[in-house]
Amino acid sequence: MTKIKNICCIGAGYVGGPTMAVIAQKAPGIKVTVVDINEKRIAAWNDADLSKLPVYEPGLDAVVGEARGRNLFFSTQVDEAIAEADMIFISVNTPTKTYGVGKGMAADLKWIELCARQIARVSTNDKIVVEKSTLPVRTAEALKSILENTGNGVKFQILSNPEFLAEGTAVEDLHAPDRVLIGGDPDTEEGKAAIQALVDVYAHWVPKANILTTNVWSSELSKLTANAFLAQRVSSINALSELCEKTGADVNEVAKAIGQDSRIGPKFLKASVGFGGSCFQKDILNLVYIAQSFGLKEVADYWEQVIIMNDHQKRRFAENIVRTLYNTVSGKKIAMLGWAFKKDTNDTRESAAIYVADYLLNERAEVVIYDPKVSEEQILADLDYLGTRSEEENRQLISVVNTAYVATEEAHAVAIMTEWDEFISLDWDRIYEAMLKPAFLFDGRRLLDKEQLKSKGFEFYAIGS
Ligand SMILES: NC(=O)c1ccc[n+]([C@@H]2O[C@H](COP(=O)([O-])OP(=O)(O)OC[C@H]3O[C@@H](n4cnc5c(N)ncnc54)[C@H](O)[C@@H]3O)[C@@H](O)[C@H]2O)c1
Ligand SMILES: O=c1ccn([C@@H]2O[C@H](COP(=O)(O)OP(=O)(O)O[C@H]3O[C@H](CO)[C@@H](O)[C@H](O)[C@H]3O)[C@@H](O)[C@H]2O)c(=O)[nH]1
Repeated sequence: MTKIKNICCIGAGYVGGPTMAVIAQKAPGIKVTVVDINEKRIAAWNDADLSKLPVYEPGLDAVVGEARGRNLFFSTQVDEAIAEADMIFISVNTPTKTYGVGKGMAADLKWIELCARQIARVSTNDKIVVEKSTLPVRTAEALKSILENTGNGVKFQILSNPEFLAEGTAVEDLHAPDRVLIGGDPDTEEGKAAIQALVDVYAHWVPKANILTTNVWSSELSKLTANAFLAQRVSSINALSELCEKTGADVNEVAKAIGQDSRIGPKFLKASVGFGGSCFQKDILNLVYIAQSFGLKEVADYWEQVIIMNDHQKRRFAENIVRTLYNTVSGKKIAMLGWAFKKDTNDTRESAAIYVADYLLNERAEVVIYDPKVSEEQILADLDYLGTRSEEENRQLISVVNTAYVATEEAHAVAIMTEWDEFISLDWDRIYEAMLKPAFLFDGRRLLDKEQLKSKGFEFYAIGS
């Protein structure tokens, strides 16, 4: 029986940090060390001021506060932590490739391979290696090959344990997961023991019935499939939102009506300006790429449509702003409320706001942005990353401010990009008074009450109504 005493997690990002903090909190007998090559990030995880953690998630400060220094450690000493551990989680980034074969579609496994080589080089006793990152199906095979061919006779067991937490509710999701999925090799004694060792870690707080074990390939593919299904629901309701706008139907009413069918269910039917986040697009493109590489054209085309629809949704929201503002936004001040890809996170990866802002900037709008958790530095980095215009131009054309009231002052239009709760309780009369007239308001999140806002005088547009 393998009893885990020492865990190392490579990658202290949005997944590695919160997941390991919760394992440490719930299993005080296990020493958990989270390592990263990014010194700034590790310093922030170690900051005495818990409001400065590098990942903003409701409740995370309390979890870190409880376990850090007791059995939870953040460090840049990667080799040492690997050498000490009996179980190593790999939780590094696996973004879409930006070069070479599979560019724009396949997952870039460069960082995963580097981890495998480092584990092989450093290890002197047998270890269980856990894939926590989201990976293409059959990656465990490549990991095994690297570990077994470059190591020094040490035995490795490889498990797949994809993470299903959603940002903004990470702590809640980790405390009470719908399921924990563990893929391993059930055909050998060592394989079975490794699976059991990881089951035992989660069993500290997750009911046994919620811990599923499968073979490695099913586990790897289930992660991509779950994200594809979730994103497909958003694209499906977004597709219908456009039809609602043409026909007088209301997408919220349609969503409610279909969601009460227990076979469909009510969740993930909220029409929006388009899904964002670091996962949906990347994982579906990866699924499309894998299907293509097996020659499954119809399967690939089917899933690609989810992305095509999402791009369309972001673009048509931006086009509608320009069209409504008399076909020109040149020199007009547009206030964007929200930049994060959803509420309760400071993560902006693939946020719809980035693409809408870029479109408006191409039309020479003067864009003013306010988000309660995203810094100016991050917003500028997101726009610079697109490479549409020079860094200097981005700095000339946008400004980032500290309140929604400053953002909307003398604006021609306001666009709600993220569903932050605080936007609901803003003094919309005050905002109306301070805006240029007609005061246009574009609700990309169905956050505000249409009749109320119209009665205040706004020219109000909301997705899907
Ligand atoms: N963000 C989410 O909500 C989420 C949820 C489920 C799964 N995932 C998956 O989890 C993985 C990690 O995602 P993330 O959002 O935490 O990424 P992230 O970019 O926030 O964090 C990854 C970290 O790994 C570090 N790293 C990379 N190579 C390293 C190396 N060789 N040694 C040490 N550190 C290294 C990076 O410096 C970075 O801090 C991805 O595969 C992602 O698809 C993400
Ligand atoms: O009805 C909905 C639900 C979501 N969204 C948008 O979809 C995106 C993704 O939202 P969500 O799935 O809640 O957040 P993520 O943190 O991206 O989580 C997804 O991606 C993670 C990374 O793989 C998985 O672990 C999670 O299970 C999966 O939900 C966001 O822009 C949301 O605003 C909608 O527009 N309408």
